[in-house]
Amino acid sequence: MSYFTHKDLPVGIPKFLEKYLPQTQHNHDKLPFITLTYAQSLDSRISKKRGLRTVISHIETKVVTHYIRSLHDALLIGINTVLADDPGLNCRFESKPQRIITPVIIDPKFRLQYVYAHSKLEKNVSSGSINPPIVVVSSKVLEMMGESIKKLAGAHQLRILAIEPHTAGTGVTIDGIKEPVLSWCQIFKALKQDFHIQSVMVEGGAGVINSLLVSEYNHKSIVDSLIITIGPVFLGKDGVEVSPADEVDLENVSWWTGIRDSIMCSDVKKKQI
Ligand SMILES: NC(=O)C1=CN([C@@H]2O[C@H](COP(=O)(O)OP(=O)(O)OC[C@H]3O[C@@H](n4cnc5c(N)ncnc54)[C@H](O)[C@@H]3O)[C@@H](O)[C@H]2O)C=CC1
Ligand SMILES: Nc1nc(O)c(N)c(N[C@@H]2O[C@H](COP(=O)(O)O)[C@@H](O)[C@H]2O)n1
Repeated sequence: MSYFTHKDLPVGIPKFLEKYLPQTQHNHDKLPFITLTYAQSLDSRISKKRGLRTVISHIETKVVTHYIRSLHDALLIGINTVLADDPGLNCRFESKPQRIITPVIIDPKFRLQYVYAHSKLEKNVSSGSINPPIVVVSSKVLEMMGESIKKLAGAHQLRILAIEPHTAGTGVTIDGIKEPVLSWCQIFKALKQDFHIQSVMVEGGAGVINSLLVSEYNHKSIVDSLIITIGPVFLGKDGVEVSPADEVDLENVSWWTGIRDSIMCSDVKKKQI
């Protein structure tokens, strides 16, 4: 595998990103530092169609994404992103020592079991370029599957984090589909306490981004910093849209513009009541 290096980074990017990255001040002691970062179109789409992997970032900003990965312990995505993109989730930016990322997959119904054996994730765990993923499932699924989930997880080196769902696991809707909804605070607390993860880079997809943007912990946004790459393209009405349920105000906003894309960094302001 070839790695990006500092020579590939646009000049000034480390300085520009510095105050939005984990080594600086931190909102919450009991949670890891949480960076929410993704690439979107001008019409706030992150892919052309549900289930379709779509390149938005220019190579110049893709390098920046891998640089940001190199500064985090874990990379978190929703299960639909695994099913749509078959992502590798490794860090392809050279660092010393080389960053080996822990993928975290939010997967209340453990759908990963149907695709994992043939996935890039599995390949990357086998080659040692990522740590075995942590799969966040509903505790109801764990109860229902009994020993079989432990066997499956053991056979594939998956680590299972079971979280008690809201409303006894029924009736809550994500993107029109009824699924158990898991508390972000519980997920992040467990990642820090049980897995010693100090920083999490959240990449998406829209289900994850939309709910995190409006989530709070101790009366502050749960998101420590927001880094959005904006590509000069419209992806159209069938695209997967980022648009949280409520208004979200940003502060400490900075912009960078490169060959083609722009990057916006900010903090997420606490909701005004
Ligand atoms: N341009 C970019 O930077 C990125 C684009 N994408 C794109 O996004 C699309 C996928 O987005 P979505 O369909 O919105 O799916 P998603 O990846 O956000 O996954 C949604 C699923 O995750 C689980 N989930 C998320 N939050 C949960 C919670 N709090 N409690 C319980 N379960 C939860 C549920 O199973 C839910 O159905 C793909 O097409 C992918 O290509 C994904 C990541 C980044
Ligand atoms: N930064 C960025 N730009 C884009 O244009 C994208 N489509 C994404 N997608 C995210 O990156 C993941 C792919 O990771 P690998 O390169 O396979 O490691 C994908 O799953 C999305 O989370 N990101």
